[in-house]
Order: sequence, then structure tokens, then C-alpha cells
Amino acid sequence: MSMIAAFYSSKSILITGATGFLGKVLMEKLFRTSPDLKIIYILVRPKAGQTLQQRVFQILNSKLFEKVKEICPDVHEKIRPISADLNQHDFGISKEDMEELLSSTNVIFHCAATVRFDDPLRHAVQLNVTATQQLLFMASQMPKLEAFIHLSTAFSNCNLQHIDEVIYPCSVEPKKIIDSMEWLDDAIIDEITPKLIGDRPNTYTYTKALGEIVVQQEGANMNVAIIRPSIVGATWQEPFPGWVDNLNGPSGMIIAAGKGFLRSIKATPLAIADLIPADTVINLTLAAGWYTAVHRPKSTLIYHCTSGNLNPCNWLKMGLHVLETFEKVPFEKAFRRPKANFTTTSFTNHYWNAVSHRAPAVIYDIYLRLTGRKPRVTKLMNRMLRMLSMLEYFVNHSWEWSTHNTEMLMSMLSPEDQRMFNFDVRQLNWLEYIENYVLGVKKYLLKEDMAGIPEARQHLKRLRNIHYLFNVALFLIIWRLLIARWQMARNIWFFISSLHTL
Ligand SMILES: CCCCCCCCCCCCCCCCCCCCCCCCCC(=O)SCCNC(=O)CCNC(=O)[C@H](O)C(C)(C)COP(=O)(O)OP(=O)(O)OC[C@H]1O[C@@H](n2cnc3c(N)ncnc32)[C@H](O)[C@@H]1OP(=O)(O)O
Ligand SMILES: NC(=O)C1=CN([C@@H]2O[C@H](COP(=O)(O)OP(=O)(O)OC[C@H]3O[C@@H](n4cnc5c(N)ncnc54)[C@H](OP(=O)(O)O)[C@@H]3O)[C@@H](O)[C@H]2O)C=CC1
Repeated sequence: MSMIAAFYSSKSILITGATGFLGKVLMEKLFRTSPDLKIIYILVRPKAGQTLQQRVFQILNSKLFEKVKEICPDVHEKIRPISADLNQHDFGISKEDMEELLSSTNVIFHCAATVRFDDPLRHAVQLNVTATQQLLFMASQMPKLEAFIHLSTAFSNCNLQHIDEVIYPCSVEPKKIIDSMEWLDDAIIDEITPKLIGDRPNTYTYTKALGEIVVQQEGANMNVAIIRPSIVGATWQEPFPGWVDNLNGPSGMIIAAGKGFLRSIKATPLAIADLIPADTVINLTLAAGWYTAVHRPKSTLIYHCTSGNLNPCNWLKMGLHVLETFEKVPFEKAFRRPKANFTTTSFTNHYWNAVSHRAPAVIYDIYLRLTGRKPRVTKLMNRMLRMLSMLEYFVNHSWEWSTHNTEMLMSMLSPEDQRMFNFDVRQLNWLEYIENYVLGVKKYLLKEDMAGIPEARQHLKRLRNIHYLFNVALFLIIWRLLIARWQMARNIWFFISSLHTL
């Protein structure tokens, strides 16, 4: 019997961010491996005109939960959505709900965060720091609490090159930052943001670092652990390979490349592409929850959930394999053929952005306008370029994350748990993983049917012919202009014609 699965059976578990990418994989795994668990409370806000129940219904009816519904048919009754907005005081939770949460919760998984890189500091602090502090305050009033697991990011200290499983101090104490957000106005916050984030690239990584310090300080008397995943990608094995449901990180870029929008990217080809599958992150998270509650380590343990030092893969290998997979499973209605390369200098990057990204978008929009349709490609292209500029930092640096705690945890698991909650990335075959990732993006994100592959291939052939025609036409126009204006070009032309008549 799995010790981890047995631990979660009959437990009341509170999850924040359960409607997010990792939160859903976490809930799925919990229900699949511990169908006897008592209840999962999820803090959810109503969104896009949907009630809490509708949001939960949508999640449970997705493909991700198909296996769970077989194993745990009463899953609907075991999820209790609680109306909560982490931006509000006490999260806006009703008195009755709060009482129930405080008296029943055994384990907390704190996954909610803003993962947007460019969020204004005030908003990022509110969600990634203040809300974490408030949740810890709630946790301190839970008599039955056994473990508090905080999801952070391996990039919270990305200003360092070698990162250990420790919490690093920030120049200003989180409490001072939280306080100052209350009285500083937006203009001043915007002005001081670059100074505060210092050599980190964005407010996300900075506020996640502050969040960790808060966890260490406020959670000193609790059983707390921090998980630091690197770049989370589609699932590797469970519940099935390739599941992904948002555009963050590499997924959006895979779409952009597969649809022919992304043709070049400024990246260091041999830098480590530290991707980690979502199910690996969740297996480690659940194992850490069990270990924290049962073994009660004396200090807050931090677990790096990264692949680089155990099973490294670089951007070149990854990029090439993504492109190779497009040949097997092309995406439908591509804008251009999927073909991309890496640029390494700012000059070549600007050049290829102009020639391969902006110019085709402008030309296509002119065509749309001429045929009476609404131009839209330049807008899409600008959005992609913005995203690309935000990701650039992460594809041009390499980090070394030590993984002593993660390896220690692995060694503490029974053989059964090592199989059921596998987070040993040494077993990951990158080529197979990337292929399934691209396939997953096609099926679950783009919702494209595999039956459409022959038509997608035909479309790519048409694009290739248009490309050849375009190049020939361009060549003839330039040549004609040269002959008209340049004596040397005329001489060459006469020379070639005379060769032909010989
Ligand atoms: C020689 C061979 C060469 C081979 C070459 C091969 C090359 C070819 C192969 C290529 C593949 C392999 C390499 C890939 C490299 C990837 C590197 C990844 C590094 C990741 C590091 C992560 C480290 C940290 C990890 C963490 O710890 S955390 C997780 C990471 N966090 C994020 O990734 C959030 C980022 N995002 C934002 O920060 C905001 O999104 C923001 C961008 C500001 C926009 O912001 P804004 O303009 O306001 O737009 P939105 O409101 O967000 O969206 C507005 C509209 O755009 C949509 N849309 C949002 N996004 C995206 C998106 N991506 N893509 C497309 N659309 C998107 C949205 O659906 C909405 O559509 P609509 O509803 O309007 O129709
Ligand atoms: N994905 C990645 O590449 C990585 C993620 N991480 C960390 O993992 C955790 C989960 O990330 P991921 O699942 O990808 O993120 P998502 O963006 O997919 O999910 C974020 C979750 O937080 C919830 N949330 C946001 N704001 C509020 C709010 N005001 N009140 C209540 N809930 C809110 C969202 O709810 P709603 O659905 O209502 O928006 C959603 O459920 C985060 O802590 C992140 O920092 C770390 C490394 C990499």
C-alpha cells in the first residue's frame, strides 16, 4: 500500500489556485490515488459570468478527470468550492465557511498566484505576498493542520546563477513592502519598481521571492515546505501524456511556432531548457506534503523541482525536436510553414523580427484589407513579440539548482510510492516527452482533430508553393529594376542571353 496515498485518505485538504494549470493536476492526482479522502476545499472566485459550481462542473467534465470519475464516482460531492478572492481582506470568505475551514483542514496546498510577468507591483505583491501572509495567518488558527505546502518557482532567485535549496534574503523586508503598498500611490510604485526588483527580470520572480520569506517567517511554528518548480510543461505520464490547458511558458511558443508565426527567437542554443512536466511537480508536491506532516522536519524544507542537473536538455535540442514533430503532426491553418531558427545577437534578432515577423504580418494584413476583411495579423504578431521579449531572459541564461532535498525525499519513499508518485526526471526521455507535448498542444489546447492532418499537410504544401511564387516574383521585380537602372546588370543580362543563343 502506498504510504502517501494512505496519508491523504480521510484527510480534509484545502487548495488555492485549484482552477489553474497545476491546481487541476493536483486535484486529479489526489482523487485518483486517494479516492477515500474526506473533502477537498477549493478557494474559487466567480469568473467570466460563471458561478463557482459551473466552474467546478467544467473542470470535472474535462478530459483530465475522465479516469477520476471511474475511480471515484462521488467526486462531485468531495469537492467543496468556497467563494473567495485572494485580493480581498479575509479573502471575502463567509463566516460559516471560514469556521468550517479553520476547524477541519488537515493539509493546505497554496498554488494561487499571479504568474504574469508584467503585473504591476501592487497587484503582484497583493497576490503573491500579502495573500500568502493571510493564508498563513488562517493556517495558524487551524488546530488540525498537519502540513502547509507553498508553490513557489525555481526562478524566485534567478538573479543568482547557482541556487541552493535555501531562502535568500531580499534587500527590503516583505512586511515593509506590504505596508508601503497601502500608502504609496501607483505612480510612485511604478517609479520604484525597477529599483526594488533590482537584477530580477520582472515583478513575478521578485514577489515570489518575497512570498518565500513570508512563508519562512510566518510559518516558523508550522510544518511548512516550499516547492520550487522550473518551467512547467505538459504532463509526462499521468493521467495521460501531453495534457496542457494554458498558453504560459513554452506552450504558447509551441503554438506560435507550429502556426508559422514564430520564425526566430533570441536564445542561447546550448543553454539548459529547464522544463519540468506538470505531473512530476504534483508528485513531488504530494510526497512533500506527506513527508512534512509525518516526519515534521525541524526547519522549512525547500524542494527544487527541476530537470537541468539530473537530465539536462538544451534549447537547441528542444527547438529542433519541436520542429521535427510538426512534420509528423502539423497544426491546422498555419499562417506560414513552421520553420524557425535561433538568433544570438540583438542585431540579427532585430533583422529577423523585421523580415520574418513584422513584414509578413503587414503584407498579409494588406491582403486582408484588399479582400474586404479585417486586418488582424499585425496585432497578433505584436502580441507574440511582446511575449517573446518577456521570455527572452529565461532562454538566454542557465542556472544550476541543487536538488539535495528532492533526492533525499526520493530516497525516503517506499518502492511503491516511488512508482506511484514518481518525480525522478532521470527517467524522462526528452524526445518522447516533446513529441507528446506538441501533440497535447494540438489536441487539448488547439482542440484540433487528428483527422485534419492530411488537410493541414495540403495547406502547408500550398503555403510552400505560394512562398516559391513570392520569391520568384520578388526576384523578377528586383532584377527588372536593376536592369532599368544599372548598366552592369544590363551587361550581365546580355551576357547570359548570348550564352543561351550559342
Ligand atoms: C537551428 C534550430 C533552431 C530551432 C528553433 C526552434 C524554435 C521553435 C520552437 C519553439 C518551442 C520551444 C521553445 C520555446 C521557448 C519558450 C521559453 C519559455 C520560458 C518560460 C520561462 C518561464 C519561467 C517562469 C516560470 C514560472 O514560474 S510561472 C509561469 C510562466 N508564466 C508565464 O508564462 C506568463 C507569461 N505571460 C504574461 O506575462 C502575459 O500574458 C503577457 C505576455 C505579458 C501578455 O499580457 P497581455 O498582453 O496583457 O495579454 P493577456 O491578457 O495575458 O492575454 C491576451 C491574449 O493573449 C493570449 N495569450 C496570453 N499568453 C499567450 C501566449 N503565451 N501565447 C499566445 N497567446 C497568449 C491570451 O489567451 C489572450 O487572448 P484573448 O483572450 O485576448 O483572445
Ligand atoms: N506554470 C508554471 O510554469 C509555473 C508555476 N509555478 C507556480 O505554481 C503555482 C501554480 O501555477 P499555475 O497553475 O501555472 O498558474 P495558473 O495561472 O494556471 O493558476 C493560478 C491560479 O490562481 C488563482 N488565482 C489568481 N488570482 C486569484 C484571486 N485573486 N483569488 C483567488 N484565486 C486566484 C487562479 O484562479 P482563476 O482561475 O480564478 O484565475 C488560478 O486558479 C503558482 O504559484 C506559480 O507561481 C512555478 C513555476 C512554474
